[in-house]
Amino acid sequence: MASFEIIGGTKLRGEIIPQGAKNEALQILCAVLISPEPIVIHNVPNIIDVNKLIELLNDMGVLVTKITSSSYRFESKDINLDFLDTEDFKKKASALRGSIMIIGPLLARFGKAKMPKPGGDKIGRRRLDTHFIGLQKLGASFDYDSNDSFYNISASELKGCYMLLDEASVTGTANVVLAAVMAKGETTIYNAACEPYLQQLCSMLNRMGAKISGIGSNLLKIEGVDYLGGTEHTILPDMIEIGSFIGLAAMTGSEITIKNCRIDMLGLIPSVFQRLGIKLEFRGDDIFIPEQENYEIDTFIDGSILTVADQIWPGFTPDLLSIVLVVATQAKGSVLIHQKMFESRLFFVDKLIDMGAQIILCDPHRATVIGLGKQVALRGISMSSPDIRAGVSLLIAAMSAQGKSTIHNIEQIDRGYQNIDTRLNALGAKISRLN
Ligand SMILES: CC(=O)N[C@H]1[C@@H](OP(=O)(O)OP(=O)(O)OC[C@H]2O[C@@H](n3ccc(=O)[nH]c3=O)[C@H](O)[C@@H]2O)O[C@H](CO)[C@@H](O)[C@@H]1O
Ligand SMILES: C=C(OP(=O)(O)O)C(=O)O
Repeated sequence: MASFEIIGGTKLRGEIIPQGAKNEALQILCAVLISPEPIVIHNVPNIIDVNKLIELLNDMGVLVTKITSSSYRFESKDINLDFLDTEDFKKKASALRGSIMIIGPLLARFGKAKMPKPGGDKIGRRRLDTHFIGLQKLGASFDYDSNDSFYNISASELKGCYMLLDEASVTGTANVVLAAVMAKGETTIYNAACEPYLQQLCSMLNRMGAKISGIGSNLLKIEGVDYLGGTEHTILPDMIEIGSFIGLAAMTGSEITIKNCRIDMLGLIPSVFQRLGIKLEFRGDDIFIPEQENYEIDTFIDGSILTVADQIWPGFTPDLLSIVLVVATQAKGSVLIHQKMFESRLFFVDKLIDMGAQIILCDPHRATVIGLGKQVALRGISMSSPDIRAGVSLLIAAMSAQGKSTIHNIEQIDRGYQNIDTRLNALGAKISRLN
């Protein structure tokens, strides 16, 4: 288990380029299985989850060629479906959440798929009903072996239909779209998730010959086609990393420019940080965060305490709530953080409380933060990272704190943030990696 040792209290300065989006990369990589023709993908982040998925695809028979440090060519001409029966597959596919999206393309192209219970953050119950009910509607059948936590899915033919998803699941929508693009006839998916990740996936599939309309909305119409060809695709900048850097700049009183953000695809993210009192300047496609001694949390118009809650897109993403929470600990004013989707994602506040933050965990979904207004600095402590976003939030807290902090289990951070220590040290941070 590796750790970071952080000397806090230093201000950062300079420019940083966001990595390619982790959650988009996972969808796009799974999608390469749907065509036998070459697919070139640019801006692939070099992070643990993505590298694990590339390795898994390679084991399944996908020819993987690394063109540059962030561009790859994939060719899924000969897929070895027998690999799905091996222990190696089970181990590797269950090591991350994103691997679940190989089911859709495998069903579309080969009529069968297998999947162990996927991994990912332990942030509460993460059901897969939306995936399987959606695939069933298209004509697939599945059984779940609870002894070895294995799903077997098969379909002699997939047929388009109307479906109303029971929830707007991000990976669930991707899986159903990936199966429906090659189903017979028309599929309508209502209550579809519509994150930029999915918009990108659907646009890529259309470039490959799919017929998807309604992209960006929660009503997708898909006319099935028989064959999908190759394409080239560039992954968007990671909006969660961009939000993390905005929070980091504010909390450490730093002046940072985040380059090439695709501001048009960030939805509510900038405005939520602005409501925390953080000044942002949009310079072309860059976000400039000036050095700010203090930032003050807005109230609602009627004067009541601000609530920041997650919602399905285009609402505020749950993946940035931990960062909003940590940033609020040093703001002036108070905010209620309401994490509706996941029930175990706020428990990391214990560590912030140990560092001196004033937080009341009202219940597993809600925490009230009473900002210290930088009157009292947080103090460095030793802690462990429970999940990817809590991990980065603790890193931000440690960078703003007085003294030394140690964060253990940083594999949780590395699975989604590319060389974060090196990139932040280039801006003046003092982070050492201990193996
Ligand atoms: C690999 C990947 O892409 N992971 C992301 C994906 O996970 P993932 O696709 O696994 O998450 P889902 O969208 O399926 O759902 C996440 C959680 O929210 C709940 N839920 C979902 C939809 C809804 O309308 N109401 C509701 O309560 C679900 O029951 C579940 O507990 O989306 C999550 C929600 O944005 C993000 O946190 C994850 O980073
Ligand atoms: C929860 C997350 O990831 P995963 O779905 O891969 O666990 C995340 O990216 O915040």
